[in-house]
Amino acid sequence: MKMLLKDILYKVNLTSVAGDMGLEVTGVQFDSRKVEKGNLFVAVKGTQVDGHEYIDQAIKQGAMAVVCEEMPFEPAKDVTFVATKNSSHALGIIASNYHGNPSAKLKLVGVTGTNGKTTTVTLLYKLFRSLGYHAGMLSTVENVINDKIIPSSHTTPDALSLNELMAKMVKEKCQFAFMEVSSHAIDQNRIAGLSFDGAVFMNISHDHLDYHTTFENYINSKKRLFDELPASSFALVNLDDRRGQIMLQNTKAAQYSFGLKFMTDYKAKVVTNSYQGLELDINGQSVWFRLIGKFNAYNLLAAYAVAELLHEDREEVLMMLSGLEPAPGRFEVIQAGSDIIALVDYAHTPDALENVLQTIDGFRSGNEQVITVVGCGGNRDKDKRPVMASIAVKWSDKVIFTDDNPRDEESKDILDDMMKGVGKSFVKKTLVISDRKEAIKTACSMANDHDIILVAGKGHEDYQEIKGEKMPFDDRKILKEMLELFRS
Ligand SMILES: CC(=O)N[C@H]1[C@@H](OP(=O)(O)OP(=O)(O)OC[C@H]2O[C@@H](n3ccc(=O)[nH]c3=O)[C@H](O)[C@@H]2O)O[C@H](CO)[C@@H](O)[C@@H]1O[C@H](C)C(=O)N[C@@H](C)C(=O)N[C@H](CCC(=O)O)C(=O)O
Ligand SMILES: Nc1ncnc2c1ncn2[C@@H]1O[C@H](COP(=O)(O)OP(=O)(O)OP(=O)(O)O)[C@@H](O)[C@H]1O
Ligand SMILES: N[C@H](CCC[C@H](N)C(=O)O)C(=O)O
Ligand SMILES: [Mg+2]
Repeated sequence: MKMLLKDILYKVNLTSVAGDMGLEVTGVQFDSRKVEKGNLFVAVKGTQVDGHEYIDQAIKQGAMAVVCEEMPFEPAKDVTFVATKNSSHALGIIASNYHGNPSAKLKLVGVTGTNGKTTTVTLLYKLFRSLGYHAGMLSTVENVINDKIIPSSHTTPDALSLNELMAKMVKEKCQFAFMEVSSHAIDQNRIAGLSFDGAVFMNISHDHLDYHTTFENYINSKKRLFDELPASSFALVNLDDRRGQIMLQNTKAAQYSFGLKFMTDYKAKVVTNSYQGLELDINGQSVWFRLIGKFNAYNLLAAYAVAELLHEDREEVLMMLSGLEPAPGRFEVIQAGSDIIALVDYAHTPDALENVLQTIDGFRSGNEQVITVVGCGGNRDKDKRPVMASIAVKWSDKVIFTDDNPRDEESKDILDDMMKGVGKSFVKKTLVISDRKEAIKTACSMANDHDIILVAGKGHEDYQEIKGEKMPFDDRKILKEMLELFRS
């Protein structure tokens, strides 16, 4: 699709220009390897390399225009160079302009938080579909436009991909879009230029310190989502998390709160929490839901509050929400015809793991054992490894530490980091089996009727990433297979 450079750069803060702004570009790229003849190349400083190093390559591949932060000494002839203070921010606006500002044509709600984003946006997407609307969703599990699934590679896609997806939503007549907003996406300006109608803060707890380096930076990156909301939008925060209030400090948006503990605009009380589901009292009305665990009360309440803030009918919303299934791989019960309770969950943070294990603990009625299989991702926050391990041993009778996407790291190093969190008295209940299939098999071999097996960390993922390769691996399939093996 062709577009005039000056139109593509509309609202981008330019510090200098060299060349023709009236030229027509054939597309936009921020990766030189993907540049085609006539494209605009946006040079972005990344975490690994600096995109400015690839300007020459982009021009060789046919780039006609370049957005950069530093003008080269000798800009190439016949190529227009424009400088801006922050290329990644410019990229967000450019991507939005290039795709016709699709977010402004949708009612767009972003959900941020360490845990609960996928669950909440999935509930919202399904809710609005069942209310009869055309709607889209961008999530860790999948991107969906009405009923069309588009595989997802990130929790929040890069600026070009996400605007392209939203343009498709507009084309498919979607009125609503619900998206997860990761802290990486905020920090890297993937969401710059989007026009939000509302944003939700779920919670913040230990994660991603490899990237943000300090917890304060992590909080501040989430806060930026709320700081940059327009006055016409809403900011909905969980006040049971003490950082909820911080999110509201500088927002221009209309402020709303939800929670289980304090006086909030949207308040719920857990009446019943069991393997059958959750019974919540929401603002005085009792409703059953299919999701399990107190933590899911927050996700359900947030989805309910968003629907109300988007002016949907309260009764209808609660009725529809009540029938919805959880997102795939979130507290998913694996049925294999045995009396063992087998669960797959995406808990990959200390807080998530503790929530899930506490939930399971609360359901114990006798001497059943809890057997947990868990690992920690490679090339990710190392500090959370011993913390997750200590939570696993605290709440389980037996624990098997295993691989979870070791990526470029040695499996042994990750498992050693985890073992540092296991106090001496707990070592005897701990096994280390790096091969995840073997670990699940061992858990199944140890389990007796009514015991509970939790396989945590990978949820819906259908791969194991080792040294740049993604091998097929699905906890849900392996767990079922192994349960069946030991049943016969
Ligand atoms: C750490 C991180 O977030 N990295 C993301 C980032 O890449 P980067 O900054 O490392 O890029 P880089 O390799 O340094 O390259 C810098 C620039 O040079 C360009 N380049 C590079 C090489 C070349 O030959 N030519 C060229 O032009 C690149 O296209 C890029 O524009 O920008 C890329 C494009 O948007 C992302 O794909 C990439 O995600 C990586 C793969 C990743 O694993 N990200 C994870 C951590 C992530 O984003 N996770 C969050 C969810 C977290 C959660 O909530 O749990 C997510 O939203 O998915
Ligand atoms: N509101 C919540 N508070 C705390 N823990 C939660 C909450 N909701 C879900 N969890 C736990 O966190 C796990 C991940 O949930 P979910 O996928 O909804 O979160 P997410 O924020 O999308 O995660 P990601 O950052 O990987 O995208 C769940 O499997 C569960 O263990
Ligand atoms: N969005 C999270 C997912 C982690 C999932 C876990 N299975 C892992 O690979 O660490 C991340 O990219 O950090
Ligand atoms: Mg998610």
